[in-house]
Amino acid sequence: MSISNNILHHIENFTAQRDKELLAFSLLKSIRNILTPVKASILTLNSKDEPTMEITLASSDKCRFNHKNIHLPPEIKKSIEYMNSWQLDEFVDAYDHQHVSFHLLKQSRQNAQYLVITLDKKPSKSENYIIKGMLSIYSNFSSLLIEAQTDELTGLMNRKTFEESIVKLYQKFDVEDDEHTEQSNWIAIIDLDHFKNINDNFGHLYGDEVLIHVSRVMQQTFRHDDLLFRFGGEEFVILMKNRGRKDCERVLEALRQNVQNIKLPNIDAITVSIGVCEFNDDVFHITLMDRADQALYYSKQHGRNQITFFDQVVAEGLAVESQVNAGEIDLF
Ligand SMILES: Nc1nc2c(ncn2[C@@H]2O[C@H](COP(=O)(O)OP(=O)(O)OP(=O)(O)O)[C@@H](O)[C@H]2O)c(=O)[nH]1
Repeated sequence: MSISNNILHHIENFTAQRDKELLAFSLLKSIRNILTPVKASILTLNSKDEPTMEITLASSDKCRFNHKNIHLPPEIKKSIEYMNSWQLDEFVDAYDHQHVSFHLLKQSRQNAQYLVITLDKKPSKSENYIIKGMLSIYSNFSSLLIEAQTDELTGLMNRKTFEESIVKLYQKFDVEDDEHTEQSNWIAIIDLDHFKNINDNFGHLYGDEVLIHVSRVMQQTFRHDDLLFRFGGEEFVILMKNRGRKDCERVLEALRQNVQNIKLPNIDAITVSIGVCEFNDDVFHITLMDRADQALYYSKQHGRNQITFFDQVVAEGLAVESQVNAGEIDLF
């Protein structure tokens, strides 16, 4: 394949992606294919410059997400610190006859993400040009994707993205993830209590402000790999991965309390009701959502400002585990 055809092929791959993780994966694949680096990775650091995630390509061509015990060699750490102190978007350094280039992919108050490419020779001018081109296509396309997946008011993911995320849970997403354990996944529906009163008493704009505060508290309470969605109106959905039941209960209780502690003028307390069910890949997602919804209904009917697990509702004989099985209806 000629170089230009090869590049066109990679651009085509980028623009076919509808998922941020797959887009990052596609970038790494393109870099590996074009530059044959010693190593290429996407590194995320938190606001204290501690590594929180490293995405690499495994030899099997699978995308590997590493969240724990990420080894950051001191020279890499130093180069990133140097980039930060001079607010550079790019930086190239050489250690042990290897050329390492750092490219800032995105930066926010919470974290920064870098593409780190290690080559055993200095990249040529044309290779540098290709990297730059790839990165601008990646960055433009990534902004478009983020915009399409985000709820405008709260900055959480939107309902359309929920459908895609839950499909991934069923398909077990083609990645190697070091955080994958035999722990459960959970679906929680969070609904603000008596939100209509807030709108009626203080106006819709004030209501919007409350939704923004609650979303921030959600972002602060959950882990980076928990997925937070605004489902519409004053209803939110959370997909929690790899947690035991106790841990799931603990974090939802923390959310309930954190929301109650939000201080806003004129309002005594904002509260939320929560319904939860365990994810089960033998059960169709519409059934799972219905289970979480029945648990939420129980919370609402029993005084609000509380968490109910679906199996509690079943144990009280108020619901049965009827289900539509995956495969019986083809909705995706
Ligand atoms: N400010 C604001 N309000 C919204 C938005 N979307 C929906 N709402 C309002 O959310 C309110 C939801 O009211 P209800 O469904 O009656 O629920 P509730 O008052 O929270 O009562 P419970 O859920 O039973 O505790 C309605 O007043 C909607 O107009 C939005 O984007 N912004």
